[in-house]
Amino acid sequence: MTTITFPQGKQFDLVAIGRLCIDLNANEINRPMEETMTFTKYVGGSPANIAIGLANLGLNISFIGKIANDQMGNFIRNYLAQKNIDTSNIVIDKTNAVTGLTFTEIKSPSDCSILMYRNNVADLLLHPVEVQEGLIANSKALLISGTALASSPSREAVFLALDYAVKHGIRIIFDLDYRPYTWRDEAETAVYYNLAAEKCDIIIGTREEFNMMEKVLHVQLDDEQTASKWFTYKAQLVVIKHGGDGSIAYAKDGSRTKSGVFRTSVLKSFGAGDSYASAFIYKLMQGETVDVAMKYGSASASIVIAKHSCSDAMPTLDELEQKVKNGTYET
Ligand SMILES: Nc1ncnc2c1ncn2[C@@H]1O[C@H](COP(=O)(O)OP(=O)(O)OP(=O)(O)O)[C@@H](O)[C@H]1O
Ligand SMILES: O=C(O)C[C@@H](O)[C@H](O)C(=O)CO
Repeated sequence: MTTITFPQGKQFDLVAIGRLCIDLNANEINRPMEETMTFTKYVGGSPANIAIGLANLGLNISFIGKIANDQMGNFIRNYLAQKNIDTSNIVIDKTNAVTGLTFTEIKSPSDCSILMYRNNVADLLLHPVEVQEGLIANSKALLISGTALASSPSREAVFLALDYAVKHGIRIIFDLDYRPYTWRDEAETAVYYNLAAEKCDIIIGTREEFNMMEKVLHVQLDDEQTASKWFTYKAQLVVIKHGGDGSIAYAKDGSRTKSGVFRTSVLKSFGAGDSYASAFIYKLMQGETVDVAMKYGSASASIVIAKHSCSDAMPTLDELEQKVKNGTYET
């Protein structure tokens, strides 16, 4: 039964780095974006959602990022502070950059898409000198997300954060979070994803995201081959997600764990990955085995995809325990 160890005696359980954005989720569901007239505003951005999920479950979380110097930026910072997330390394942009917006389209539970407005966004302007080494040294784990690698200077900020994490011996978790919108082309994307993944202990992504990383090398790997590749670098655990078919975790010790899913009444599909990651990481950090962590990740995802928001819908520990106890886990 595989477990992952984390350094102890640190101020923060986890520090996340990356984008802090706004989700505008369609209120009128089951219709295309063209016919959607009203949206509800939530804090969004994959690493923000994961951080919020972890904070809801009771972990002590910090965030490294950059926000716009406007009401949207204030909204994001206030929301995180209200969730007891440390905002001391959230830098305010001084260049009139804007907050990234994600409009969501909910045509049906299985047909959802997102439309991102990401020109001149503040999150991608985080500079390496703005990353506080002390914060990383004082955390048990660093969470990075692939989208922050899309352009400079955020790309270098993430690579410096990775170097600090390696220097201080803290665990590094990489949620691949591939969003094509901010990238120039797939080859560039894959190069930077592969460089970052080499430094990470836990890599979480969908089969499609790993395919993108492998395509540039002209190889097509199956799940086991993908995991084996990363074990030749620093990875201890590679989780490959397959949507409604669950996920598979491969550990460097040779174990392979397949998760089930909690069937639910799906409202929208997005947010599944972020909620899965937050409960999965939470349980790993509690010293639970990978199979238990995957079960809680699946439970968390099933709660969030049944609700309208991603960040606001992240479960409390009590809700999560109830789902695990009373839900139907199909393996
Ligand atoms: N239809 C579903 N019913 C129940 N659980 C689901 C469903 N879809 C996804 N999940 C759960 O969520 C987990 C992650 O889903 P998925 O593989 O779709 O991640 P993702 O593509 O990163 O999500 P996102 O759409 O948020 O980017 C799955 O492993 C599963 O546990
Ligand atoms: O990651 C984003 O920027 C958008 C998310 O906040 C969004 O809610 C989503 O797609 C979650 O998977």
